[in-house]
Amino acid sequence: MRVEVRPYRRPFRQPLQTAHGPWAVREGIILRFEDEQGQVTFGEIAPIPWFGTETLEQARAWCDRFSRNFALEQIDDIPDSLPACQFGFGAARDRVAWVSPARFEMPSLKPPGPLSVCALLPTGAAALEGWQGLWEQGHRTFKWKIGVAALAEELSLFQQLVKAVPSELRLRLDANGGLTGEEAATWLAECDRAPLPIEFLEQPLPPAQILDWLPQVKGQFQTAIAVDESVATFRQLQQVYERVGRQVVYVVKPAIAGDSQRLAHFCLQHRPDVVFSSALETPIGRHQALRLAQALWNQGISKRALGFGVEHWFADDWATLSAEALWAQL
Ligand SMILES: O=C(O)CCC(=O)c1ccccc1C(=O)O
Ligand SMILES: [Mg+2]
Repeated sequence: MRVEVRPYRRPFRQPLQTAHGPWAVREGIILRFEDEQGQVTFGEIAPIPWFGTETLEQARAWCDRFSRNFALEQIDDIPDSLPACQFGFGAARDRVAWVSPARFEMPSLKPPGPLSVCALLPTGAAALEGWQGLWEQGHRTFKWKIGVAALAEELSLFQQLVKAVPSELRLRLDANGGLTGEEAATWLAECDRAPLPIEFLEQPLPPAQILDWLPQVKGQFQTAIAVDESVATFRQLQQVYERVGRQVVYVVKPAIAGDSQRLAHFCLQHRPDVVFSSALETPIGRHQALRLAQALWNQGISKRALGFGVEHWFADDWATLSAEALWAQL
């Protein structure tokens, strides 16, 4: 088949503030595959280098090697150091109808409603106003980024937030690895005291520290701990699962987790407690990631809201375009 490659740039309405600093523009690559019968499939490479994936330049260099002619077997040659490329090129395989007993089928997508999608709140004090519109749209699970400002300031905003919102709201806190062990324990105690359920505290410490810290808080708090940056790629997911198993919730971003077939088989075999989440990809990668999440959901894997409530962060409305129309704009 033939593959064509076009880069994209997609600015956020406002930079996303995380413990890694501000993120203003999402950049990635859209792939257009056309097979011998003229069937067209789109794929997306959406790296997040600060999460431990390849850089955009590394992804581009790999795309150049495939030039225009591409065979499905070449997907298996993409190294684990290029997980976003594995996902992007894997799109070509998802559409092709060859039947194999080892193949996990991903049926077409039924778009999830707001009730099963976690909405990403604005960072900082803007969250105090920002939840209402999203609540009115039907969202009930929300994520708020912490570890951005000083601890005392964020704790105070948190107390105002949990007092202001309805008690049926479910809240996730995502520190993006920006806390110390002591700060994380303070947050967990605060979460336990909150008047509404705090679903989990996500990646309180950086990947290099969190596993050694977990035993210190084991059994001490009700609020669950999730790992995200620690399991950005498939190999990390395997290793962390081997070490801590069901002790934590696993945030999995299919767009950067490498080959989707391998990820599906891992989830079916081990049935970890997972949250499928967006890597802030375009609707092309989002569709593929959601298909995987939905197929696994149908197998009884994960009953948690999908971390895909992010489209309102973007300055354009690509969500309403077909893949062809999106491609034509690049
Ligand atoms: O998980 C979600 O609910 C939203 C997605 C999200 O927070 C995110 C999006 C892109 C990069 C990193 C992250 C993160 O979870 O840290
Ligand atoms: Mg996270």
